[in-house]
Amino acid sequence: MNYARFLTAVSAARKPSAIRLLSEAELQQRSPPSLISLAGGAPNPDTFPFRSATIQLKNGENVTFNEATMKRALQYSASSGIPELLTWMRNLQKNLHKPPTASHSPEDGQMDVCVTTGSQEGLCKVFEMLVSPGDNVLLDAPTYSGTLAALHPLGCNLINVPSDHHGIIPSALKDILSRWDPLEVHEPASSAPKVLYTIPNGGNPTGASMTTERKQEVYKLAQQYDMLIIEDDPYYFLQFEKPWTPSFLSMDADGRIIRLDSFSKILSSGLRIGFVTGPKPLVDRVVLHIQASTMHTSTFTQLMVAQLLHSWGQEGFLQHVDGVIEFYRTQRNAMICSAEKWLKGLAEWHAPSAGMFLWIKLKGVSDTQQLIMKKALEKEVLLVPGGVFMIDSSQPCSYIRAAFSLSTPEQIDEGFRRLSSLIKEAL
Ligand SMILES: Cc1ncc(COP(=O)(O)O)c(CNc2cc3ccccc3n(O)c2=O)c1O
Repeated sequence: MNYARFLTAVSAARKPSAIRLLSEAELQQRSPPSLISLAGGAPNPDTFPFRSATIQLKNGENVTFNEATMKRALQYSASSGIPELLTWMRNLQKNLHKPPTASHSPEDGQMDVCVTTGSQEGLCKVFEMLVSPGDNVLLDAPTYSGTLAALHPLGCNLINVPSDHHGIIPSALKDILSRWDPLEVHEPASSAPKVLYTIPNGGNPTGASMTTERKQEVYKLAQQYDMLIIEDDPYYFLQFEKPWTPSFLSMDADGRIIRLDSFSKILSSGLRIGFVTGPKPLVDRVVLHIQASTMHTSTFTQLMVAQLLHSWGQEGFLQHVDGVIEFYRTQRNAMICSAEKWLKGLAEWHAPSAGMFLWIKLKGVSDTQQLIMKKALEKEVLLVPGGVFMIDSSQPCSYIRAAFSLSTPEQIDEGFRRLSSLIKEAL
């Protein structure tokens, strides 16, 4: 694929940092031990006040940083991520998704991975790489408010693709794309969309999950109109039923999928570990942006997670994921049970098959903003008014988002009892 047409002027202008190349760990590793480096401006770790660390795991084992490892953990590292974590993640992606691009040549979009500080950083850098002012960008709203916050300032035109509780409706996407001639999308003056963004599993805020068939139809349309698909998938590992739905990455014959993964919902949100997986020419561009911004995700955090993952192996990791799935399935069931108990007749919802959110339509309430931001707080129940997830948040929205991640089943039940009473008062 020709990726040049997708890059913004800013991304195309990014150049590798010369100083980073000189001081990159791999350059030093490739060089003979006799090399004396007076190049890198890295600080001397002997001056750091930290000696070692032991992190206790719930399974009784420890992640230990001895003095030598601690010095490495506290030092700069490669912008794309530390080798141990990158290798582990590349192998996981190949085993889980079996991407056709794994066998491509680098220039032909070979699957590559880089570490980001949460998938939020990945999203922000991918959007900056692909979205220019005035571009038409396709996405299915309501969508994650963090995505809208990253996209709106880029001055693009967000086109909503109709969706339902099974995600994007392919026929609606086809109708939208029929405004353009697929044979003309490569014309310099063409305004045809180049990017489609979606959250394929356990959508935030809708809880929607795309079916395999819909993904295949959407991928074919992306091929027809030469678009890239940004697969923002932090809830992939929170799919309650197996087999998990095949990802867009697993069907990416062309190298047009940019996938964002996150450890936030399964290992830790505070450690800020995310991944961009995609064609090497595009991942390389994200890394250039990392070089010029954060330089890299915390080496300490990456090493801590890498040690854990290497001790678990993929099998141990997936066993841990199974435990997380059981927790959120139980939470989902509790919220659905309370919704049926307290909201029947007052609201409508679809039970999600993944993620941590319930998207609730309040009957007879045209806009939930005031109800939630004022009245619900008076009743001491906090939810999110649906307007914040819409492309135009000023439009009235009769939905609210409820998360079943943090509260206990008892708290969820009491929360919905309070919600029920305030809806009745509002009506
Ligand atoms: C679809 C989608 N894509 C990317 C991200 C970012 O995740 P990362 O890997 O941790 O950077 C998210 C995280 N979503 C949320 C985060 C959050 C953090 C504090 C407080 C509230 C939050 N609420 O409400 C959220 O939905 C997401 O849902």
